[in-house]
Amino acid sequence: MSELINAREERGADISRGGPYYGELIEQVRGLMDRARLVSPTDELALDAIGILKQLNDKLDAAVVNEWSTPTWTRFDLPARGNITLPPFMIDHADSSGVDARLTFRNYHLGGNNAAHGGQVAVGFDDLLGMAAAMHAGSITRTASLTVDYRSVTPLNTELKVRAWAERQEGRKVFVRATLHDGDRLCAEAHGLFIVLKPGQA
Ligand SMILES: CCCCCCCC/C=C\CCCCCCCC(=O)SCCNC(=O)CCNC(=O)[C@H](O)C(C)(C)COP(=O)(O)OP(=O)(O)OC[C@H]1O[C@@H](n2cnc3c(N)ncnc32)[C@H](O)[C@@H]1OP(=O)(O)O
Repeated sequence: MSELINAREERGADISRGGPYYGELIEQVRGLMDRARLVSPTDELALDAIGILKQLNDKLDAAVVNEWSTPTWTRFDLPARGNITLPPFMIDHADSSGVDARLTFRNYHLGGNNAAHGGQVAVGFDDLLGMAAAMHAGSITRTASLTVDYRSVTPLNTELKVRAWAERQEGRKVFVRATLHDGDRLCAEAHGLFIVLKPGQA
């Protein structure tokens, strides 16, 4: 974890970006997303919520910045760097040998029957494989190929373990693998190819 923060800080990353309340703000947004996934509102409640959310969105508009200035690139102290598009995870260990994380899918990530949506599982793998590839290569990478094998149902609201690591690197090609476990049970595994970007490559 500290190696990850050091690697980012060397590149100007700042874990105070967004301020001390940013993590709680994102947690409240996640709580909203969880409720929105399951809510069946009365007309009155829907109208009330729409009014409050419109007002809030107008307020937040004033603080919107470009993607490179957002805290979600730098806040390695927060679940999934505070990135609400990712299932929340905490990194326990990250270095060139791999990444260990604890990840929880929430109601927002529901596919059906109390299980995580397969696409959400892939989102989690993509980010953590990308991190493993970057830590291995010492450079930011981009997903060229990602394959997920769903081995058993992935539960919601349960802390799961992810392990992601680079198997080998050939030039700019980083071959990565990952597993997702609920206790001893393998929920899913993934393998992928991540490409180190060339200098200046968009
Ligand atoms: C100190 C360091 C820092 C450490 C700190 C780390 C902290 C990390 C923090 C936070 C982690 C965040 C992690 C986020 C992760 C998310 C990543 C995404 O979701 S990325 C979005 C989705 N992906 C795209 O949109 C790609 C779209 N595709 C492309 O842009 C290009 O196709 C690209 C870049 C992948 C490759 O294009 P080309 O032009 O650069 O290279 P070409 O020559 O085509 O390919 C290179 C080699 O790869 C093979 N290749 C390419 N694609 C392949 C494929 N699909 N299957 C098999 N081989 C493929 C080719 O055949 C070639 O191989 P041959 O060199 O000839 O051996």
